[in-house]
Amino acid sequence: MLGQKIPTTVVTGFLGAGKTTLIRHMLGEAKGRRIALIINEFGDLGVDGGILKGCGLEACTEDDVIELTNGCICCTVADDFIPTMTKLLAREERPDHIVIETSGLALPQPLVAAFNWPEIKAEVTVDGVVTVIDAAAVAEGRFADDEEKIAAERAADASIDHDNPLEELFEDQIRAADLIVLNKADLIDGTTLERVTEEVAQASLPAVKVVAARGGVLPIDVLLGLNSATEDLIADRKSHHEMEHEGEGHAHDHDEFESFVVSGGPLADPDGLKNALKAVIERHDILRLKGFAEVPGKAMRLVIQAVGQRIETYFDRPFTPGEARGTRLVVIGLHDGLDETAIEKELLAVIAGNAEG
Ligand SMILES: Nc1nc2c(ncn2[C@@H]2O[C@H](COP(=O)(O)OP(=O)(O)OP(=O)(O)O)[C@@H](O)[C@H]2O)c(=O)[nH]1
Repeated sequence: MLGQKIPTTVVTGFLGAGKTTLIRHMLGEAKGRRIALIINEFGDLGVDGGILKGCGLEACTEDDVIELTNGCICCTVADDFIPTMTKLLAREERPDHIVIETSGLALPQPLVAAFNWPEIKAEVTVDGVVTVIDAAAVAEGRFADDEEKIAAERAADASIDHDNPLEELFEDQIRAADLIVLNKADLIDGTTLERVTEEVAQASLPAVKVVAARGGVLPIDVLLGLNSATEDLIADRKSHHEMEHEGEGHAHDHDEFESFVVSGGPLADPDGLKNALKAVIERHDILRLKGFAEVPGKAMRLVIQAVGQRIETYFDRPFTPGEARGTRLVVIGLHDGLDETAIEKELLAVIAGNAEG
């Protein structure tokens, strides 16, 4: 309808929490709504976009999925995100709703703030920030350290913040949320889920709803139509980094994280893949690993997903004629923690089927 702003939902959440899975399910329930999707990914290989385009849903066509593979939206707002939005808004058939999946390492705050840019604000509003959380990871204490202890450490030493980029990001993503999804509830029991819900609710803003999900499955009306106009509220949801550097004009950098792509031939030993990958992930403390592989004798492309030690593989769609085959994996980890040369060598051995284990 003319004059009405297009609602936009920002889906954020830590690496591997289940953002793409949730969006995929949501698109399957689109009920005739035209949803345009903007995906921002850390790493050079568009894995999330590739998975969504390969999922066979009518709502996931090439035209409706726009990938920003420039790494971090907040660093490229002016030359990447704003032009993408402008182009989308200029389309003859405008979308009913826009969904943006941020990279698992992105701070949602600068992205939401970009909706206050005049040419965007006139036509679009942030319907809500949905933060997806890996409830099983939180239950294991991976992002739920003792807050009092951390507060005391921070008070004693301002530089300590940068030793904890993961936990800070996690907190920033919670603080930015209008709705929090505790995903992977299937991996924990009811009592643990209650405990995690409580912990997360304490870290979030008071009115924020926390809902549990399994496999990212939630009714579309729970996710869309929050009417939050978050762009008007985001100034009060500052990230750690913004608070630390307020007034300094300090641009944030992404030195804390690193990603690279390993490309090899067909996957020689699909049956031994999971165990071989687990060993490499553990040895090198890899945070996230994902990509596609060619399996000899199979016409379908194999999707490989690893979040910590949890690994999943499935065939998603046939290779198209002329499409590059072989195996390509994005590796994401902490800067200074990744030995790129060794990891590449070990992953190439896994692909070739002669990993040492
Ligand atoms: N057991 C379980 N696995 C899940 C659930 N949701 C997602 N996964 C799996 O977790 C892995 C990561 O899911 P994605 O949807 O790709 O996560 P993401 O947040 O988009 O990942 P990044 O974009 O890399 O940050 C995949 O192997 C999913 O199949 C869930 O509710 N339960």
